[in-house]
Amino acid sequence: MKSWWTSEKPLMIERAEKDDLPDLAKLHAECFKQNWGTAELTTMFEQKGVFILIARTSRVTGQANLGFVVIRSVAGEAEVLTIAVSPKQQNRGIGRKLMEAAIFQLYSDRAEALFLEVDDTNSAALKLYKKLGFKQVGERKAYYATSEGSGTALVMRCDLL
Ligand SMILES: CC(=O)SCCNC(=O)CCNC(=O)[C@H](O)C(C)(C)COP(=O)(O)OP(=O)(O)OC[C@H]1O[C@@H](n2cnc3c(N)ncnc32)[C@H](O)[C@@H]1OP(=O)(O)O
Repeated sequence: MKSWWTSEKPLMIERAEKDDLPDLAKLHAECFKQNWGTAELTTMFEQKGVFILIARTSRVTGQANLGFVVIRSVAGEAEVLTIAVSPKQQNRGIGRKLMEAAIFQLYSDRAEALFLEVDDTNSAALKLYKKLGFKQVGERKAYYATSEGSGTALVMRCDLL
């Protein structure tokens, strides 16, 4: 009989290393039309205050990157630069796990607030952010030039302290 441990393929949340970035670029392209390539992710990865968390299955059970979040934290204020979960893995709690891990990290770093911008028609992302306690603090019309939605970005904030 298989144990729950091997049959469940537990999800790990880990800090990205530089050699993860080409695979994350592929994942980003699956999720966004205006996607970030390896070069853009590398530039971001090397910026001060930026960290990337990856959700993946363990090396023992066959490692696969299922999603990732890119955070920039400067002088007590942090921002979600992007979050992407592989389309086949969406709506299974992975985005929430990534956001929670990022928030725990920021909280222990004493960051005061986490901000993000999201298309106002992105219902899955909005549902996730609202559940985590994000509140709308602004709106940027015609922000996403190539958006399939209204193109309006909502600016959201979550207090961490
Ligand atoms: C700051 C930014 O980057 S904004 C852009 C966000 N990224 C994208 O839009 C890229 C494409 N989308 C994705 O990668 C993912 O759908 C994400 C990151 C938005 C969410 O990640 P997921 O792993 O799918 O979210 P997760 O499963 O944790 O669900 C969180 C909540 O959203 C809801 N949700 C997730 N997907 C959907 C969906 N397709 N339709 C409706 N609700 C959804 C879930 O039901 C859940 O709410 P619940 O707890 O009431 O059930």
